[in-house]
Amino acid sequence: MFQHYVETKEKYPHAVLLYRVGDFFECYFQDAVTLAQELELFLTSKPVGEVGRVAMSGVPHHAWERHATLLVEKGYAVVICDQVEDAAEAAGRLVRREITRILTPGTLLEEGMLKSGRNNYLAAVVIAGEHWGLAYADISTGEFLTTQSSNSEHLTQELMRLQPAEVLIPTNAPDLGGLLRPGEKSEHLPECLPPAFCYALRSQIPFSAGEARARLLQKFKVRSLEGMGCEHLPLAVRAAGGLLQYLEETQKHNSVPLQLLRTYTITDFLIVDHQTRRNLEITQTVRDGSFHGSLLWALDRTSTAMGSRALRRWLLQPLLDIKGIRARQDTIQELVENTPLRQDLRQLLRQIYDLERLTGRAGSGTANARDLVALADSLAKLPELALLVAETRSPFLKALQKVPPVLEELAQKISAHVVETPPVHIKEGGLIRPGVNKHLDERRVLVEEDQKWIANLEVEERSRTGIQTLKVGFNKTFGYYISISRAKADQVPSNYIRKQTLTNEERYITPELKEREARILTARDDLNQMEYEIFVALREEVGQQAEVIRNLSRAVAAADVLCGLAELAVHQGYCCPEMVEGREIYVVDGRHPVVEQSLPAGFFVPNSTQLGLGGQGTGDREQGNKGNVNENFSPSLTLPLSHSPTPDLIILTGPNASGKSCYLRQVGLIQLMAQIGSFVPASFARLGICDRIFTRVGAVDDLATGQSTFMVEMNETANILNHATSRSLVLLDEIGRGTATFDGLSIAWAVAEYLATEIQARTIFATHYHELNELASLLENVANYQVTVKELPEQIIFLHQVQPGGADKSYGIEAGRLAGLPKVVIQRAKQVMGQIEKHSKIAIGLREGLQDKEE
Ligand SMILES: Nc1ncnc2c1ncn2[C@@H]1O[C@H](COP(=O)(O)OP(=O)(O)OP(=O)(O)O)[C@@H](O)[C@H]1O
Repeated sequence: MFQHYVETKEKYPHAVLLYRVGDFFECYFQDAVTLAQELELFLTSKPVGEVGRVAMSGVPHHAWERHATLLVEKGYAVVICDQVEDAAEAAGRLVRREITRILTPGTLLEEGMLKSGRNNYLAAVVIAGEHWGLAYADISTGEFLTTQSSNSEHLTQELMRLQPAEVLIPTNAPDLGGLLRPGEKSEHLPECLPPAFCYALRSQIPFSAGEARARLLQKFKVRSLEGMGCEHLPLAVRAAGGLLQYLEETQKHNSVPLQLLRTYTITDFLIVDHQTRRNLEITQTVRDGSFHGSLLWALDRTSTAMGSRALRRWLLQPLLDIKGIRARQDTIQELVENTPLRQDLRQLLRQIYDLERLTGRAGSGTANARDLVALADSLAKLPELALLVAETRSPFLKALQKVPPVLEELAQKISAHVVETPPVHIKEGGLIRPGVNKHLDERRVLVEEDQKWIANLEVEERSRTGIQTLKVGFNKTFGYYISISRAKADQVPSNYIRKQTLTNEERYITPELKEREARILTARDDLNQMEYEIFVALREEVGQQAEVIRNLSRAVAAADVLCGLAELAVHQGYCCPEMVEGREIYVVDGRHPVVEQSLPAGFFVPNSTQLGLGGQGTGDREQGNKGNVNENFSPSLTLPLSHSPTPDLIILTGPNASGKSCYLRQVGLIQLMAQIGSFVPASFARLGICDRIFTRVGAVDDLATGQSTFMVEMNETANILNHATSRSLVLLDEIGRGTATFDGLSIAWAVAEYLATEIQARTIFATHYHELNELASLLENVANYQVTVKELPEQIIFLHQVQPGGADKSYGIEAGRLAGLPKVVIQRAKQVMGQIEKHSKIAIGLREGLQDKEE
C-alpha cells in the first residue's frame, strides 16, 4: 500500500494527498505536518516497513469535504485518492484505490465548498511584453470569458475586480505544478500581478498559440474562433486554451460543461479601480471587510442565489452604454408600476433553486438525486414564470416568456423517474420510482418476497421452537442470524448452526436463511446498481441540456436582480435617473443609499449636487466655450446651492463629522448605481455617463507594502491625475494631510487646480484647508460648498446640510474646546491661527505673482 501511496504522491508533489485507508483519509510525511498544522489536527506517526516510523495525520472519511475545503481556502491543492472497491471484494489483496478528485481553489464544484452569493473564478493570464490576455471561468456556473489588452494597469484592475480564487500563469519555473499561496513571493510572478491571489505555475505548452487554439476548437466543436470573437486576439486565445487544459487535468472523469467562450473589452465598462471599490464600500466595508454595511448589502433584494451573484457582477462592472442602461431601467420601471406582478414574481423566484450550479454539478457528474429533484422543481416553475410575464413589454421580462419545450420535458422526466425525497447517497438505492423500468420492478418484487420471508421467519420459528424471545437480526459481518438468549440455548432445533456467542445470547444461522440472505444481498446490490445506472443516465441527459438551462438561468438571474431593484426603488423612494450624453451630474435631494438605510426613517438629510453642467470637457477646452450653461438644463430645477453656474470642481469644507465624506461617497454611489441601470436615492437625477470613478479617501498606512500614509496618498493621487479624463468623476477626501501643513496645502491646491483646469474632471474635493476656498475666486468652474452646523454655546449641532459658500471658521479649535482642552491652550491656538491667516492669502499672492510674470 505504501508503495502505491509513494507512486501516487510522486505524480502530485505540490498537492496535499489525502489517501483513504479504511475509515480514514490519511496523510504522511510533509503532507501530514501540513494537514496537522493548518487544521490543528493531531500529528502522530506510523511504522512503515524498513523506512521506520513516518509522520502521519488523518481525517475521518465522511468528513473529508469539510477538511479539504479548509485546506483549499488556505490556498492548497488537495488530491483525493479513494478506495474504489470494498475491502471484502479485494479478499486479501490490496484494495484498489484511484484519484477521484483534484481540488484546487479555482476548480471547486461541491455545494458546501462554494459561497452561494458569489462566483468562484479560475483565471489564466498570458503576458507578452506590453500586451496581455486574460481568460476566466466559473466552472460551477459555466461562465467562460476572455479578453486582451495592452495596459498593464487594466490587468491589475481586472484581476482585482474578479477576485479569482486561483490564477494560472505559464512559466518556465522549475517547480511546475506548484501553487503559490496568497502573499507568497516568486521570481516567476510578473510584477503587475497582485500578490493577493493564489497562482498556479503551469507549463508554457498548453498556453502556446497552436495548442490553445486547437483545444478551443475541439472543445466547442467549431472550425473557427470568429464566432467567439477572439480569432484575432492571440493572447486571449492562449489564456483560454491554457485554462481549458488545466480543467481537463484537474477534473479527471468529470467534464465540466462550460458555456461557449465569449470575448469582452475592458473599456466597454465603467472602470472602477480597486481603491475606489474599496472606498465606496461596494461589496464590503472598509472597517472590517463585512458584507453588512456595503452597497451590495443595501441593494440586494434578490430572491435567488443566481440573482445575488448577478447583482454582484453588475455592481463590479457597470455599463457605459446608455441603451443597455435604459433597457434595465425600463424593466425596473415596469415592475415599479405593476406591484402585483412584482410581488408574484418575487414569490415565484423564491421557489427557484440555483439552476446554474445544479446544472454544473449534473454536467460534471457530481450531482446527487436531491440535486436533480431540486433542478426539476425549479425547471417546473419556469412555465409558471412565463405565464406570469406573458403580458410584459420590457426586454428583461420578455426573455422569460418562452420556455424551451425540452426543459419542460426534462423536468417531467426527472419527476417521473426520481422519488420525491431521495437519499443523499446515490449508490445505495431508494432513488427511482416504481414503474420506470420493468426489470427493476421485477427485481424489487423478488427482493420484497425474500424480505417478507425473513420477516415471517421470526414468527414461525417462535411458534416452532416455543422460544418467545427468539429474534431475527442482521449485522454487516455475519449477515442475518437468529438470536436466542443463552438460557434457552438448550432448546434450539437441530438444524441451527451456532455462529457467535455473546454474554447473554447465542446467534445461529440455518442453511435456508443463508441461502435467502445470499439471494437478497446479491439482488439488492443488483438493484442498487440498476438504480444508479438509471440515475446516471438521467443526470447525463441534464448535462446535455446545460447550455439551454443556463441561458434561461441567466435570464432568470437578470429578472431577479431587476425585480429586487424595483422593490428597493419602491420601498426607499428612488427615482429613475435620466441618462444623457453630456457630462452633467445633476442630483436633487440625493441620499447615501447605505447610510440612509442604517438610520431611522426620515433622519437622513438629503443634499443636491450640480456638477459639469458647463460644456463637454476636454473637447470644449479646445473650442474655448468653457463656461456655457447647458441649454437643456431646466431652470425650474436649478438648485439654490450653486453660485458658480458651471462648477466642475467643488471645494467642500465643514467641521469634523459634519458629513463631508458621506456626501462625497453619496455622489459616487448614485453615479455607479445609475450605470448599473438601477434607480437612485434622489427625487430627481440627470446624469451623463462617466468613464471612470476615482476616489481618494482617508489614508491608511499600507503596512503590507511598507509604504507610509503619505506615499500611499501621493501614489493614489498621481494615479488619478494621470488617468482621469473630463468624463471621469473624481472624489477626493483630504489630500495632503499626511505631511507638513504647508506642503500638504500646496499640493492640495495644485492638485485641485490641475483637475479643474487641465483635466476638467467632475470633482468633489473635501478638505479642512479653508484656504482652498480662494480657488473659486480664481477659477470659473470651481465652487465652494460647506456642510453646515448650528453652534450653541455648549455644543455643535450637525445639520448635515450642504450649502453654497466656504466654512470660514476653524471648528477644530472649537472641537478642542468642547473636548476639554485647557483654556490657555485654546486661547493660544486662536492667536496662532490668527497669525497664520494673516500670512496665507494664497489667491492674492498667486494673482500678484501672475501679474509680475506678465509685466
Ligand atoms: N446627510 C446626512 N444626514 C444624516 N446623517 C448624516 C448625513 N451625512 C452624514 N451623516 C452622519 O454623520 C456622520 C459623520 O459623517 P462623515 O464621516 O461624512 O463626516 P466628515 O465631515 O467626513 O468628518 P471628518 O472630517 O471627520 O472625516 C456619519 O456617520 C453619518 O451617520
